Amino acid sequence: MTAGFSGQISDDHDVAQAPGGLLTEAWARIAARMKSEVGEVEYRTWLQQIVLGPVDGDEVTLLLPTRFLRDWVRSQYGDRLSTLWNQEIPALRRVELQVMRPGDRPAAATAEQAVPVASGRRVADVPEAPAPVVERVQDARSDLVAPLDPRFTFDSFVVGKPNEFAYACARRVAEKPSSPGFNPLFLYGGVGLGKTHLMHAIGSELTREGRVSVAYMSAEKFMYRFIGAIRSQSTIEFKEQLRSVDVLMIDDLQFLIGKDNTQEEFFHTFNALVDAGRQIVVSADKSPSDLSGLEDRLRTRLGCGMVADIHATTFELRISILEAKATASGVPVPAKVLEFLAHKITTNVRELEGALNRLIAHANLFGRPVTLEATQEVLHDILKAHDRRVTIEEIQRKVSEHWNIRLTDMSSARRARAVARPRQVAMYLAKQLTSRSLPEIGRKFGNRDHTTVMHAVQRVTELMERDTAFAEDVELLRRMLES
Ligand SMILES: Nc1ncnc2c1ncn2[C@@H]1O[C@H](COP(=O)(O)OP(=O)(O)OP(=O)(O)O)[C@@H](O)[C@H]1O
Repeated sequence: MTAGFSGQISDDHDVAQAPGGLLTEAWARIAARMKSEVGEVEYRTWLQQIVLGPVDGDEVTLLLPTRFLRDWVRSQYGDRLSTLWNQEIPALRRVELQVMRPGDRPAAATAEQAVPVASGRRVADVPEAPAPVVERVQDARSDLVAPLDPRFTFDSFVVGKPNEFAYACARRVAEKPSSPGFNPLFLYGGVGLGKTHLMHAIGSELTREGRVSVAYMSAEKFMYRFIGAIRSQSTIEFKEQLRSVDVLMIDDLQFLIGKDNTQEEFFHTFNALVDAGRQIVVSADKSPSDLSGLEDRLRTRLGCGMVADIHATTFELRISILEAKATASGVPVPAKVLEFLAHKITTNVRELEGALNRLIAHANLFGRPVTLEATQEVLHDILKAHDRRVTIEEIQRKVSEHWNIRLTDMSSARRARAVARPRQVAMYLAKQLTSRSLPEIGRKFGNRDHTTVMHAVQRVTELMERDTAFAEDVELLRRMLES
């Protein structure tokens, strides 16, 4: 155990007097210790969602989002958590586990977010939104029970151009499961763009009245369940359980690539359910046709219903999401901070949310307002990792290669569309991926005026919203340049 508080808090001190930062650090160490003891997967499933709550006298409170989780953590990890807290703060008499209520103000956010900024964490460690705990069937007939994340509802999902189609499809399935043309519903898109959120929203909506049984699980869990059933010679029960549900939702299906036996089992379950008029919802990082490595017959069946893509976020959507989350937190966050974040963190909503959560936790802990300066300080590690070092020359080169035009045409006066459109894309990417101003970008493109660059950015944004293939091209280029 690390030195913790020794020398700073003695037995006869009130724990509540401990400076907030020290408590947070103690919590970060305890969480890190738990992670190393139970392993990454178990930690993410059960412990990552714990939030450090208020400290009162000699009692510290840990908050959990659901009763189920609270009970589970209490029964499985309660003693260990108490011991670790006690090692950190000997004055502590009690560790209380409570269900978070709306309006609960955490003393810090999750342990991940409590880690001091100076610890040099990189973007991969940016606090994620709590990993949704897998599986649930709201039905006594089955024991595939686990909670859906109560925060992932349709109401808390912010809709914008990139996700409106997927959102509409999800709503439709939640209203009328097994409608022709919507079975299966296949949701796909990049990391952290809201696929799991939408699946949980469907599940919560359907189970609200308690009439429909919904089983939700990650593909990974599906595989482990299946292997477990084989080992314990209970595959028949496993199959029966799965086939008794009204709606089966499998998240992150790409996990089944290369797992032939599990794929086969899933294929049969899939057929049995669809043939019986039950609804299937699947998510993956790619469209069915691009999931090479899945059996052809499975890919074909997956593509038979409704396939809905969640596109990369736009600046506007990122702003709306940040606004919604900041409002829900009750901490005032100035518009310019939200804009700054939306400009800087463009990859996925989970990272964006993690950054905002850290800011909010910081503001709550130290009672200081959120300002642009504080943001740069608190998030310096995240922002550094997102600092793009792409040059305009690189962008021009990649874009010219992609559309097979001459590099010199990036600066030439030629206005033929075959040349002008790639040039506009390059200007758009220069605006998105570098910190150059519009006039600076204009200068690099044959001394064009800044209004030309502005027009190019608008035009490309509009085209991306209208033309999926074009949007994918631009996204691909962006990813290539960022990697
Ligand atoms: N449109 C949105 N509105 C509100 N929150 C969102 C939105 N999109 C994503 N989020 C939030 O971002 C986080 C990541 O989303 P989610 O877990 O659903 O992503 P995912 O697409 O399933 O990612 P992965 O590929 O890692 O499975 C969640 O906390 C989710 O609530």
